Amino acid sequence: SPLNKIPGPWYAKFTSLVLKWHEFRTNRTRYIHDLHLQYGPSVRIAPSEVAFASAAAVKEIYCSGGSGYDKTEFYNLFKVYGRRTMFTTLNKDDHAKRKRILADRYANTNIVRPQSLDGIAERAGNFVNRCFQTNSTIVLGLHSYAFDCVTHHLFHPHATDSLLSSKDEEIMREVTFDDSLQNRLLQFYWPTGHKLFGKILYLFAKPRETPLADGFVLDTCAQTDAAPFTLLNRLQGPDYNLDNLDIAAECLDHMAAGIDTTGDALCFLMWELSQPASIRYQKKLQDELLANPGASFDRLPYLDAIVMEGLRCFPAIPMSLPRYVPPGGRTIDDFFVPGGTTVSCQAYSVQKMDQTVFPDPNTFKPERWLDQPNKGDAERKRLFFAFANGGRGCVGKHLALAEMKMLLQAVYSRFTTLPDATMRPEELEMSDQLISSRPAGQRCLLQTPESSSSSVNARHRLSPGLPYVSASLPQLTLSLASPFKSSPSVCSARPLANRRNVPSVKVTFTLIQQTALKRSTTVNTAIMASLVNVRRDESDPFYRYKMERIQTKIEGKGNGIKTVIINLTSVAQSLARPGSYLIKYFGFELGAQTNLDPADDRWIINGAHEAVKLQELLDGFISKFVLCKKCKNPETDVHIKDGRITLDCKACGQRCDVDLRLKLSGFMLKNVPKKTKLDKAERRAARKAKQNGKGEENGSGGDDNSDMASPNGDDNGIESDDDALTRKIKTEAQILENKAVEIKDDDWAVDMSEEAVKARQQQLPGEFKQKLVLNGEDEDEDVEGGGNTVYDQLGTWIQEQTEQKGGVVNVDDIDIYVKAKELGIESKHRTVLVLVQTIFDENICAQIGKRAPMLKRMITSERHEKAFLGGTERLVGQLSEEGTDMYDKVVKILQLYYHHDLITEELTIKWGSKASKKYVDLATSKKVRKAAEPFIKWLQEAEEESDDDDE
Ligand code: HEM
Repeated sequence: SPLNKIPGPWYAKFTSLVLKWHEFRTNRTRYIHDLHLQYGPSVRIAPSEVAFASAAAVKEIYCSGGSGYDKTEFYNLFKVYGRRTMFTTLNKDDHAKRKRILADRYANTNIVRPQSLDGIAERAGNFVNRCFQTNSTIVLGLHSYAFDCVTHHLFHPHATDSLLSSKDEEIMREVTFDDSLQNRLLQFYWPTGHKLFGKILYLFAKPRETPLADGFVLDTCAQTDAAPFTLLNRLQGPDYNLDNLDIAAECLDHMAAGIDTTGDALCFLMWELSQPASIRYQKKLQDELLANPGASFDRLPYLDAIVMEGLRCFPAIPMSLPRYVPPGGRTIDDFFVPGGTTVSCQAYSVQKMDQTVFPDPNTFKPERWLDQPNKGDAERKRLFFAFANGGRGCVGKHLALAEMKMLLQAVYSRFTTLPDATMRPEELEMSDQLISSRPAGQRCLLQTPESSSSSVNARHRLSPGLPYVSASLPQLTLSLASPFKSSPSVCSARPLANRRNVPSVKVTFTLIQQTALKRSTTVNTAIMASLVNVRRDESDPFYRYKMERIQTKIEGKGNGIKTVIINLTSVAQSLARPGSYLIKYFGFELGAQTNLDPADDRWIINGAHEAVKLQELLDGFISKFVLCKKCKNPETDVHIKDGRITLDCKACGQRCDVDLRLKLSGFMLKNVPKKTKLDKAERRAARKAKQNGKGEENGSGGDDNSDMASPNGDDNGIESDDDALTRKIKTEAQILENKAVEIKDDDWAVDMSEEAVKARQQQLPGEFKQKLVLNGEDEDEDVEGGGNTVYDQLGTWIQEQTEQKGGVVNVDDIDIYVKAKELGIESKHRTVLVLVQTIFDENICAQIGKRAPMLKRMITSERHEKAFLGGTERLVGQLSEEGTDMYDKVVKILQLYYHHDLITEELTIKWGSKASKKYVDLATSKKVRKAAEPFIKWLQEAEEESDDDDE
């Protein structure tokens, strides 16, 4: 046989039993990969079967003549309701006919339609919300997310909501948690035996049964009002003559194709990004997302690199895609292969074999997709086989990529994920199924490890448990040391039939809240995927006014059924309107009762109302009560005075009246909102800066590194106000009288008698008390068993890390937080005192922004805030003593603290009014306050003016 020339193990010439044995052991992919490593990119794996792993072979087998060679009867196993779908058509012509009907529904232009993307974004929001809504163990999956997204694309408005509804989740579970591999393999290899002994086989090899999914799809396909962008709408077109069963079969096939693939791929990525070796990539991703709030998911190069690398290392369909060599035979990779031979490539090997294109192939390195963009780019893409290639490649590719990117955007814009230490690599081995692979353990249980303090929750307006996520994700195959390499022996030791005996794996992903981006009137948080333009008729992805898409949760039953708007506060803030206006508006429009001022941030409308419907109603609210009537800009202030409601446009200056006949107008007249101090302070600063109208050069104190400048220089609405603020403060600083600060020893001070100081010092460990000057903390009743030692340990550890990593900027927030948590002091105010002295240096102004999310999470009370300011005094004093004059920077530092919500007006004013010996000597304390005076004065004036405004 000409196949004898192809390298491979000797037994492959005579028998396919070894290959089959590996298939039954869920280890086919790894087995073939090992053969490739041993014999090269062309390997004979059975008497009539050859595996290839080169770009040339991919091109020949899958792309020649458009869609490559015909599929083998292996695909009969995937027939649905006895019908052939696009996926299961074997020859080119049948395939082309079906593909012509439905391909345009998967074209990128259709995927990026607002209605299509809205559905995905809503599900990404549901995923995030579901994770953060509970403080008890919950079971949910990225599979649910993928399921809801794909059914949205197939059936909207009849999509599932398995992230919100347990009934829908059951359907997803039925499709995902399928154990029919052995049964189906027997059906393929021994069809007669399968027919004769089918019932007996069922006893130990379950068939695939999906009654719930069948029922759901059949029922849904009977609907005739599917949205124009959906597959169902297309298949029901009169020109195509498809009967109901054909339509349902095609839909069910696509539904199944869209769940495990996207779900597992995402799960892998989140897991990998959470590993110590990859946390830096997670950080980079977060940096990109935070620097580009609201950016469209397909304009983020690092996100793209992450997704590509994830799919390269763990292709959700890593296995062989078998095809028949056409009659007459073909030459593949220089070997003549006779007609009728089964040939295939598997993504797992294609994407790893050529080390000139993918050096260090088993390591997750997103950078390889960015490095030298032109060099090797074409080769990398030629060898990217996760979605296969040619005319029969994955039709759902654009949908899958949109889903993956939008979910990662939604999660990593706000959170950091870390794995639980109990996770064992062998629990994540790859388990091959018929064509896709899944994690051997098949499920991960994620749970809320602990609830956060109420003050943190209050700050973030989310339910208890916010900083931690509770989620169930399917597991993935990787090991900590070498994430993508897993040992075949471990894998083969775990037969799929024993799956029920595999202990369920418990994984905890700790999600740490990231920066909530602050913008004067528009974007408050950066949940990119769940953001929507304030004007939804505005399709420009760069439209700067965004808000979170409305998220709802239906609770209760019967008469008690109600809709909770999970994120109403955030939406209202983005519109700069009180939440009570929005909820009341919904109430009026729906004729339903609402609650107006929920202490727990649970905004409720009686009855069940879909988020989509509320989003539409919100458009009405925005048009009537937010948008400027002249220029349609949403940046308007509401003025309610003398029985009139006016919208004052900040963009064009127009003042227009709101129609008083509207029901909500009556409500507004009776409920005039109080302005917040921060709003007023910012407005006032902007106004005064405008009056000054100079754009002073000395504005920022020459601090080019200021984090206030957006990295890409965009005018994103944050800088303008802050620059105005800085300019204003600095201008005032110049004209301030040089009067002395009033110094009093006050309630900030502690007993500084020699005796007391000595007593305190006894508690401190030797070395660190000098370094960090941790004395003066004697009133700290919450010191733990180790006394100051733990704080000392934290400080020393940060300093060591700083040395090891060549600078404090390289010490990661997450590592610091984890260390503090490990020492049990992440919530202590002393920790903040230690941090401020160790994570900042003379470049503090450039460092604050980066550290703000972590600090914000840790500064949870007045006490913390005092420690934070005290630590800053020490830092300023100490650095100045060492020769870097830091007093000049005090205003800027405070302003940045204020901007990032790390300090409050009241406490800062109080702090500034009285020097104290608590943290530094009196002279230093006076000097710091003197330097802070312009900022304090500005805060005071802002407050006074606000009070005037209120009157
Ligand atoms: C990360 C996610 C995904 C991956 C890695 C993936 C991968 C693949 C691969 C490798 C194939 C070729 C299979 C073969 O030739 O035997 C394929 C085909 C297919 N995929 Fe996907 N897929 C993904 C998501 C989706 C989604 C979301 C859908 C949506 C509906 C989908 C629908 C299909 C269909 C219908 C086919 C058959 C195409 C044809 O025969 O022309 N896939 N997919």
